[in-house]
Amino acid sequence: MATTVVSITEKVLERVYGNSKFTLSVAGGGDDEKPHRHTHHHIHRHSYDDSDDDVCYSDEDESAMELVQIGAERTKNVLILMSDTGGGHRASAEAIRDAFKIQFGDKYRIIVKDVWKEYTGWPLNDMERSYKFMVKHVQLWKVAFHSTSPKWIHSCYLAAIAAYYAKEVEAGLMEYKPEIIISVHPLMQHIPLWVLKWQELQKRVLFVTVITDLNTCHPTWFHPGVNRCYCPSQEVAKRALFDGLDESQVRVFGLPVRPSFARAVLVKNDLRKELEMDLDLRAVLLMGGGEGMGPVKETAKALEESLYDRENKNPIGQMVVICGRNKKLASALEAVEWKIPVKVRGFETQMEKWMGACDCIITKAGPGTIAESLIRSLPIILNDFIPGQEKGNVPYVVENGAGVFTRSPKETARIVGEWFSTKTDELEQTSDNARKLAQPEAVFDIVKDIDELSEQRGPLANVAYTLTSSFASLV
Ligand SMILES: CCCCC/C=C\C/C=C\CCCCCCCC(=O)OC[C@H](CO[C@@H]1O[C@H](CO)[C@H](O)[C@H](O)[C@H]1O)OC(=O)CCCCCCC/C=C\C/C=C\CCCCC
Ligand SMILES: O=c1ccn([C@@H]2O[C@H](COP(=O)(O)OP(=O)(O)O)[C@@H](O)[C@H]2O)c(=O)[nH]1
Repeated sequence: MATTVVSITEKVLERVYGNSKFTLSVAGGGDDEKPHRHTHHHIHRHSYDDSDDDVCYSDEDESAMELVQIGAERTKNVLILMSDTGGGHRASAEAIRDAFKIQFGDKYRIIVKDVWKEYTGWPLNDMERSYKFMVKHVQLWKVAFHSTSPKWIHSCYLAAIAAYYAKEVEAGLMEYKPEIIISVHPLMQHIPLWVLKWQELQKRVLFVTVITDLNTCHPTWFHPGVNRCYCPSQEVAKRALFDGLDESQVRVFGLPVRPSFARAVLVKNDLRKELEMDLDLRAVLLMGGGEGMGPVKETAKALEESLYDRENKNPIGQMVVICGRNKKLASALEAVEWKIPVKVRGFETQMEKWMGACDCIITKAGPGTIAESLIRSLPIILNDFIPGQEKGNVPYVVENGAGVFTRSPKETARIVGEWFSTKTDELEQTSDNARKLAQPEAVFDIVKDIDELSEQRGPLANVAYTLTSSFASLV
């Protein structure tokens, strides 16, 4: 006689909903849990022919039964889809995760994952490397970005990929049994939404997009099938409406930045002590996104000259260079004997501290770094941008008086030299403008809105995975 483990919860649902044939195994694990790469997944078929089966109830099942009986709310799974193409998507994903925890405690279990990388094959599992290669050969990226902008082109590409990797994506999504899926990546709308549709889960799983580009974003961000599309600016919202989203789907709160930027009270002098920086000299932070891109080395050399008073043989400023994951850049800069105080760092996890300890920033036009700098009131010198998605960030900063744009390392160094000596008023004014543009509460507004949406759906959403058949079993 076959033995089947069937939970009381399933039995209750079976009674309520009739002939539910398929159930999922009980959720487990946390954020750090490493899933197996699946060729099959956790959807098990159960026979409900009780006369033939011995039915076992586990302790877990019994407590689940109690929960069902008293109508208690259980933890909801939230899956955040991201990829390390640049550093911004992970930073936004972590911002949302941290805000959920601060705002709602254990009500939600947040899982941040690059599902493509873990479950699919080429090209989806290799986007980081492909992206790095393409932005290095910037004309190639420009062509790829613009040639894939028309809807019919990217829809065809993505439909083909979705069909090819349907089973794998399904397995990736099902592993975490999300009640809510949040995409913070431009290439993570179409494929999961198609899979949810095939799974007949689209009405039950909440799917929202949080756009992490401030202005000229790629149209793959916009998918009319989402429950919400969070736009960081009015400009992006206009594009969303133009691309077919309804006003009811669009919300504008700002770009999500980690709560450690928004909520922490940071005192510059304390930070400088902690980071072993000079306490008296003004400081410039030089960086190039998560990958340490742009003319960082040339700019550092030029700054060394402009921040050194040759006459008095004294530095008039100090410099922090954060190289991100660019190890080659970090070792090249570490080998230099500098005339001014310089700190060279690799990938830093406490960016809010380094930003809080400095007086201005030089960076490529990455949206994450810009939004964070605005919160820390840092005047910004943009020295580069990636064509396409970062182009519009330049006027966003410059036209709002929060910074300047120049590609010339010498010109950059000259501006910083003046800000630290003869033009301190300009530095102050630019800092004030930056503060006015900052939206530190955006991430909290986003998670509160997602929570409201989820509450509006009611308890039915919680049973999504117990009622569904497997796409894999259909193909
Ligand atoms: C006539 C020539 C045809 C060329 C086209 C041929 C094939 C397609 C090749 C490449 C696809 C290009 C995708 C373009 C859409 C990308 C949308 C977008 O904005 O992507 C940005 C992200 C990176 O995020 C950004 O990071 C920045 C930091 O550096 C910054 O933070 C910014 O704010 C972020 O938005 O880019 C990607 O993730 C790119 C992934 C590259 C994937 C390459 C895969 C190439 C292989 C085969 C193509 C197959 C599938 C691609 C489907 C594309 C459909 C649009
Ligand atoms: O050493 C580093 C370098 C960068 N960042 C973060 O990486 C993100 C970079 O995002 P952005 O959109 O500016 O550029 P991208 O790296 O995506 O090109 C920002 O949140 C940075 O604070 C970080 O945490 N540590």
